[in-house]
Amino acid sequence: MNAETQGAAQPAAAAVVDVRDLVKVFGTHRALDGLSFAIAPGEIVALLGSNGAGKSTLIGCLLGFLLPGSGTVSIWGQEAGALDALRRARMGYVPQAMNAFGSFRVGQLIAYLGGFYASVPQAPDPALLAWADLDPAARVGRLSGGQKQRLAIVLALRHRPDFLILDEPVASLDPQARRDFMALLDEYCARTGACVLMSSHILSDLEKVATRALFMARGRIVHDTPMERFRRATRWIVPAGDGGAAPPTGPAGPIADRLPAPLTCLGRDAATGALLVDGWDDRLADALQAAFAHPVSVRHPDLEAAFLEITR
Ligand SMILES: Nc1ncnc2c1ncn2[C@@H]1O[C@H](COP(=O)(O)OP(=O)(O)OP(=O)(O)O)[C@@H](O)[C@H]1O
Repeated sequence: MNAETQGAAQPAAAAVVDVRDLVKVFGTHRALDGLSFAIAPGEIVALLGSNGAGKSTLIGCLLGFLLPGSGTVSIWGQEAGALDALRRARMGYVPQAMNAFGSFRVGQLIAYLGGFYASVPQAPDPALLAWADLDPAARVGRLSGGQKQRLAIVLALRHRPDFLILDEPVASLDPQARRDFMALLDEYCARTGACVLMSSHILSDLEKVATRALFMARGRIVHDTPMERFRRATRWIVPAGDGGAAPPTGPAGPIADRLPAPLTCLGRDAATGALLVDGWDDRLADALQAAFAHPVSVRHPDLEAAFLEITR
């Protein structure tokens, strides 16, 4: 990671979240293996990782459900496992699945849980309720999976949190509900300055709304980039022939070792030989071409293709 991408290692003074050298071991398995990052107000951070990468474990540590084996997790300057009520009330959490409160009615539950927050507004945000489109008289236990997820989102946003943690919040939402939720989240953060950490396997959704991407693999953060930088400076370098006919070797060995500065290699697609690089600038085109024995083309990656390469 270069200076521009490693914001995580240098927490801002006003960071909401500050995680340092976090390790969490289950038995002999290091689910979190020494990760560090910070989140500033207003950031919408996409937490990306394959199954088992450690996302939910990290979220558990942020919520204080899990205690670090070593390292620290601070939220607004206080240890996450011992967060005071005022700070806790400024957080919202959407779990992967909401299976509790089955005997409540929807409207009853929204009012009941709202009562735990001293500063909660009298009425929930009408735009939020309109998006959720739930019958207040319906029993929670009889809602569909997607409706339960909508309710979990309403409950998490009901008290207007400053830090929202979403653990795969949209997996059971239909495409229209997902799209509308992304727009709602974007508007909420722009209006309130709240920050968000959101894990999801639906990368096309995250790409629309995230301001930053944290890539996790095997309990570590393997890449941390602002989305603006991802769009501007992350590229595929594709060898001539586009079908893998010409592997990206230069006159003296693998091109990954010979990329012109400041390009760094994030991965290499074994099928095509294409390199995923960070640090791209159009002014590097001549220097790049000179480093190759064959012509190459430079292409934009989408987040999903980059994810597959970076977390391999
Ligand atoms: N309570 C636990 N006891 C033992 N191992 C656990 C426990 N919780 C998680 N693990 C292990 O830690 C690793 C990370 O799990 P985690 O649930 O954090 O992954 P994840 O990135 O959220 O995955 P997914 O995308 O499938 O939800 C996995 O190998 C998992 O089996």
